[in-house]
Amino acid sequence: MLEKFRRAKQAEVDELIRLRDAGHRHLPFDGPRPKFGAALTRPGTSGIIAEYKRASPSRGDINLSVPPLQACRGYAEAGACALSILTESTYFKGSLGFLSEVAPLGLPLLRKDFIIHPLQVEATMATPASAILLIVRMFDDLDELAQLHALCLTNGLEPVVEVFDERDLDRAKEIGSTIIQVNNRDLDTLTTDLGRCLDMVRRKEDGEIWIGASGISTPEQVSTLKAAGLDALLIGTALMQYENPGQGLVRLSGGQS
Ligand SMILES: O=C(O)c1ccccc1NCC(=O)[C@H](O)[C@H](O)COP(=O)(O)O
Repeated sequence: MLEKFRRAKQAEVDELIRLRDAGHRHLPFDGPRPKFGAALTRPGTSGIIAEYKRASPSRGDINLSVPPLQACRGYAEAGACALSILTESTYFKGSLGFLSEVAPLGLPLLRKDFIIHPLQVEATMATPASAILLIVRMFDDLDELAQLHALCLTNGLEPVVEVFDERDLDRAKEIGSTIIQVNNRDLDTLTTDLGRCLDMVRRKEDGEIWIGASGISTPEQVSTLKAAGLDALLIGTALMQYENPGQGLVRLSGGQS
């Protein structure tokens, strides 16, 4: 699956290279970038990162009718501590422009995409994103991942490093990741197993912020995962299935907002 994503991204990277070679430069966004990691661990936070996700490889179209600002305003009102915005277009029907659309809400934004090249980091710097997803498995060469991770930090973008198994986690720790996201999805079958993040969170160390992602759909799961030590939970499909995704978040938070 990741190989398909990599191929889809190569066209975008080729275009970014073409633009760079033609002298185009992305101007960095000069507005506020609220701290992402700090928002996940602030006392009293819901610890829920609500995702704007229109479609996915596992579900096809999820919700194409609710625009980003409307959905994310609902999330903000329902107490989301941060927003995850899928910007990948081919498989998730996302867009980089969604980040600017929802920035006025003032919540920290995670750019969720398949990042493989420094020019994609530069392009992200031109948006209001506070954080960017780096998926360990997208890199055969750990040095490449380490360099992108360092580039993000140098530019004030918080890298969220995503792992699927213990080997990914070893590599994430080797490059000094401090925000670690465990994805519960099996990339071959696209099924989810919350046991993944429950098992792996035992390796959480001081100074690390851990996020559990994928397949979370009930208030009971939210409670169990938080009790196990996950600082935050990233939830997309279970919220986006609602006509009003903010309403989905109210239900998932047990009616509290
Ligand atoms: O969502 C998918 O089908 C998917 C398939 C293959 C790779 C990644 C995929 N999703 C990206 C994500 O990480 C999820 O959007 C995120 O964790 C939220 O998951 P969910 O709450 O299950 O929508």
